[in-house]
Parts: sequence; structure tokens; C-alpha cells
Amino acid sequence: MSSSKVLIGVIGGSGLYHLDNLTLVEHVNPETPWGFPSSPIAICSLPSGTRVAFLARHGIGHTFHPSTVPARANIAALKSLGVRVILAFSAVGSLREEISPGSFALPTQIIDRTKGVRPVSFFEGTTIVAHASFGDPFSTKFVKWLEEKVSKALEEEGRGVKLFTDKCIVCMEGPQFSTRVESIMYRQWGGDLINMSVLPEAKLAREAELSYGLVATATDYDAWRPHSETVTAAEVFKTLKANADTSRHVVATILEDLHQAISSGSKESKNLLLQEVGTMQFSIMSRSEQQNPEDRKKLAFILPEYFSD
Ligand SMILES: CSC[C@H]1O[C@H](OP(=O)(O)O)[C@H](O)[C@@H]1O
Ligand SMILES: Nc1ncnc2[nH]cnc12
Repeated sequence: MSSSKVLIGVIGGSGLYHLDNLTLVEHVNPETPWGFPSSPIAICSLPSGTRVAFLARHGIGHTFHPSTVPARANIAALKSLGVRVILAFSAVGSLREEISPGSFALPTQIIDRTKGVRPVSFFEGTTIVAHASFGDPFSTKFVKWLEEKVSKALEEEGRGVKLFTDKCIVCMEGPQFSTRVESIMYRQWGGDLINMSVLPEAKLAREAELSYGLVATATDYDAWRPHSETVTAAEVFKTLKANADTSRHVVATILEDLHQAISSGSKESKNLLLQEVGTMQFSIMSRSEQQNPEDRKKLAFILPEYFSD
């Protein structure tokens, strides 16, 4: 495995399988106690030489279903490279008229409509119990920082892509899309966006004490509009390429600032980088004789501060 230390990880979703506007340095494929990530991780260099890690959530050839993405291995592998902040991208359906396909959004809340078939915790299957706080599922200070930076990057790109902030995303199991009445119900619940991927990714980032933010890129109007066809994969594909191009522009434009902010040692850096650090200390049930030492060893891979005996 490479010794490259990178602070920023980018997770690309449907349509975003590479960052070919950055310079590829190498691919790494770290094995974790939860297996290998969805695909080898590309270490890419910004023009300044700053390195960032890029991971295609569904694999480079989109071979993982939303329910079978190895999210634990993905998060653990990124953390093992030194990553502290994750900027994730996702193709989403819009549950609001004003969020037209091609728009971008920064969600701050999640409604969980997954069906319990995905492993959702690093502690699952171990003798150690933890209850992470998840009231604010995205790192609030990072998302605030993203608002200004992403908005500027979109303006500068000049394609007229709008940015919506403070939105609520529904995460459904899939792989089939929603029925019309489900889609209407999600709107009544306060959902603005819908995808199949933000969970358990956001939960696992929280357990690994990583700052995590999601850029949701709208591809369709899901199934709630009374006189319209409901979403199909073909409809989603129509917007994927343009959304992926804009996502690559956003990455190239804001990551240098993000890297500088998090490596400066300033108050801003601490806000962005350290918001989640130390939080698991209050989430893990106290040590007991019955805890299996092997489980502690496994968990030390993501949380060495608490589990390196
Ligand atoms: C291709 S449509 C459904 C698929 O797209 C989204 O993927 P991602 O979040 O990785 O961009 C959605 O969550 C579904 O997995
Ligand atoms: N309508 C939709 N529902 C769930 N996931 C999606 N990803 C893109 N569009 C979607």
C-alpha cells in the first residue's frame, strides 16, 4: 500500500467514476477488516501538488447495487489513507418543482427509508456497542463552508447550475424507484431530494469521526408529479454527464481552498476538520471483561484512539 497521506476524500456516485481533470498519481487498494473498497482509490494531484483521494462508490464500472456497496470498507479505506474530510457526490431525484434536473443541493437532514439489509455500523457483529449521535447527519460546519464555495464554483462555471441549501434527503433501499404515492408521501414528510446511497455512508463517516458533506446533483423529478411520466434510469442518464462535468469543476475549484483551510491550524481549520473528532468517545459503552480483544483490534483500524490497547 502507498504511504501517501491525503486529508480529503471524494466519493463519486452514478456518472462520476473518475476525476480526469486532475492528475492521476497512483491507484491504491487498501484491505480493511471489512474487505476491499468498491474499487481501487485514485490518488490525484491538484495543480499545487496537493493530493486528494477519489473513490467511485459503485465501482469504476458501476458494478455495485446501492444495497451492496461496501460502505464500511470504503470509509475505513479512506480513513486509513489519512483522509479526515469526505466530500461525497450523489445523483438524486427531486421532490420539489423548483429543484429542476441539473440543479445541485446541499442536504442537512436525512429520512431513512432503507430496509435494514445494509450493514450500518462498524460495531455490528462485534461485542462492543456504540451509539453515535446523528441528529445532524452531515458535518454542519463543513456544509456551511461548502455553501459559499460551491455556489461560487457554479457561478464561475457559467452554465447556470443553481445551488439549493438546507434540504432534506430521503434515502430509499431501491434498486427499483419509488411508486407515485411513496414519492408524494416523502414530500409530505418534508423530503426535498431522494437517493439510494447516502446511508449508511454518512453514519459510517460519523462513526469514523470524519467530516462528511454531500453534494446532491438532481437528475429527475422522481414519481410525484401528477401529469408526468415517473422516473426511469434512461431519464437519469440524460443529466448524468452534465452533472458529472459540473461536479468535476466543483472539485477542482474548491479542494485547494479546502486543503488550505484544513491544514492551516486556524480556527476555521479546526471547525472543518475537527468537528467530529472526539465525538465517539461519548458513544461507546464502557469497556468490559466480556468484550472480545479481536473486536477491539478490528475497531482500532478506524478508531485507534479508543481501541489500541
Ligand atoms: C442511476 S439511478 C439510481 C442510483 O443513482 C444514485 O447513485 P449515487 O448516489 O451513487 O449517485 C442513487 O443513489 C442510486 O444508487
Ligand atoms: N428518483 C430517484 N430515486 C432514487 N434515487 C435516485 N437517484 C437519481 N434519481 C433517483
